[in-house]
Amino acid sequence: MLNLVAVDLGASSGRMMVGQYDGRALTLTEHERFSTLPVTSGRWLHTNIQFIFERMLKGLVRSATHVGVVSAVGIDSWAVDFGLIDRFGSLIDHPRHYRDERHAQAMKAVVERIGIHRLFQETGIQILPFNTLFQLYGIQMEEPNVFDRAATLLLLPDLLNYMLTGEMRAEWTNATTTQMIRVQTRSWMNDLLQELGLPTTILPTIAQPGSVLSRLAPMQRGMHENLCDAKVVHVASHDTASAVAAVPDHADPYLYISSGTWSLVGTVVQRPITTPLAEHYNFSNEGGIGNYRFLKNVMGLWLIQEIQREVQAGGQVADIHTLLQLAERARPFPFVLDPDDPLLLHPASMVRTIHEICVQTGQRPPAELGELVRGVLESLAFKYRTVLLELQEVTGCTFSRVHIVGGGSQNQLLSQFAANATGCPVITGPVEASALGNVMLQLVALGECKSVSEAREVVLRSVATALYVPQSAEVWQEKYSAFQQVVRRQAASRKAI
Ligand SMILES: C[C@H](O)[C@H](O)[C@@H](O)C(=O)CO
Repeated sequence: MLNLVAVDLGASSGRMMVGQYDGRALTLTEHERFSTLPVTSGRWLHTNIQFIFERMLKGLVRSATHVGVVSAVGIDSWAVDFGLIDRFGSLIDHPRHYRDERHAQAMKAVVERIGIHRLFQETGIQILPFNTLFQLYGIQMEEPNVFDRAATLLLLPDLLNYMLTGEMRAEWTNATTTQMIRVQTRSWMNDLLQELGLPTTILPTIAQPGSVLSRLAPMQRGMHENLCDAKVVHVASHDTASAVAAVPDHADPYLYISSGTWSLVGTVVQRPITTPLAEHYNFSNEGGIGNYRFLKNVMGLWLIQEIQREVQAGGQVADIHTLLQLAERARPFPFVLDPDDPLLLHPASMVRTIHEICVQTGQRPPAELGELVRGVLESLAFKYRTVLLELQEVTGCTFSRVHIVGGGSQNQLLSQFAANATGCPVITGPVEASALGNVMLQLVALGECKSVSEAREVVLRSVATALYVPQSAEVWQEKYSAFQQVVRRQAASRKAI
């Protein structure tokens, strides 16, 4: 039995899972879970990387104690965020968090200098305020002397790999999300960075997923005898890349939704698409494993998580099961909204902001909690339909099925709404897609599987899926027009600000 540890850091929680491979199939067991939510101290919203690292070490020891000899470890996480390392090898500051609202000012400044058209053509990446390029420019605008000390930039999984091994690399799938890789040459875009006055010497060598980085550093090896020979592997370190690798399907074209705090909605393509239509719809060509994930970021279950947090803080019972029951019983289509309204990225109060958006767009705000949750879930499903239609227009493909993977695939109400809104059968599962994709690439790196397709066969043998068939197509079609109108109204009022 081969024991492979997947460290999977989602935007709300981190999990450590051990994949046990018997030569045919995989079983996955959770050994550690902890919060990865941002914290505020001083000026910036940031990630508590030291806390994550300590929990990771604890999880490694616990895994080694329970399962025996660990053969490999792989780390995946959300994208774009990074730490800067000085020339002595120390982390300079807390890694800033992508939800900090100040990244938007830096994006505006870069867009004014370079232009959206050129940025998209050069990188093929969706223009989003928190992309690494804009975060770096924000540092340049506010505290440029940080760059006098910075020797290396490491995205979060690369940073944790460094803390585990002492080795510094930039893993490919995550590196593409920085908006600093030229889509045509697949290398760092040094000239554009120089044009913006940003340092290029801080960019590490790019490593491909499915390769071995190193053994654990002596200190980590010494934590448990079962960790002595563990190799740290470059998995597809962007969690979305890992999740998409584990979609249990072979034949293109299908639509996937990697559903969690975010919903990443897209399809797999062999070559990047940077046509005027792809630019117009603001799609992303994120680097995959021998392919590209042509997708769009949709706000995701963050909206529900925030409602839940707020309601619980007010002393009400709001476990996810109760919320979904209330939503199921609530009046259908109480309101609709564009889940990607920038006001929803990190509002002081999610409940109040949704109420305000309803008023702004001429709708009655939700009367009770069930309506609030139902309206959000229906709006997410409508957004999936919008992205599906845009994707079909850009790629010329017709999608006959939708795969929902990740934690959000457990949300049965959302899965049914997604089937109703898209008019496609929805196949859900695996829930732990990122961790499975992570383990898949460990199998490839260790030579246990010859290719990613062979590793996907292992996943197909190991996971269960569920099917949702579209219902009430006419009602959903009719309500979709109302959704589109509200989206236009929201966009117009944001422009007016
Ligand atoms: C900012 C998000 O982390 C990112 O865009 C998304 O791709 C992700 O990684 C969600 O886990």
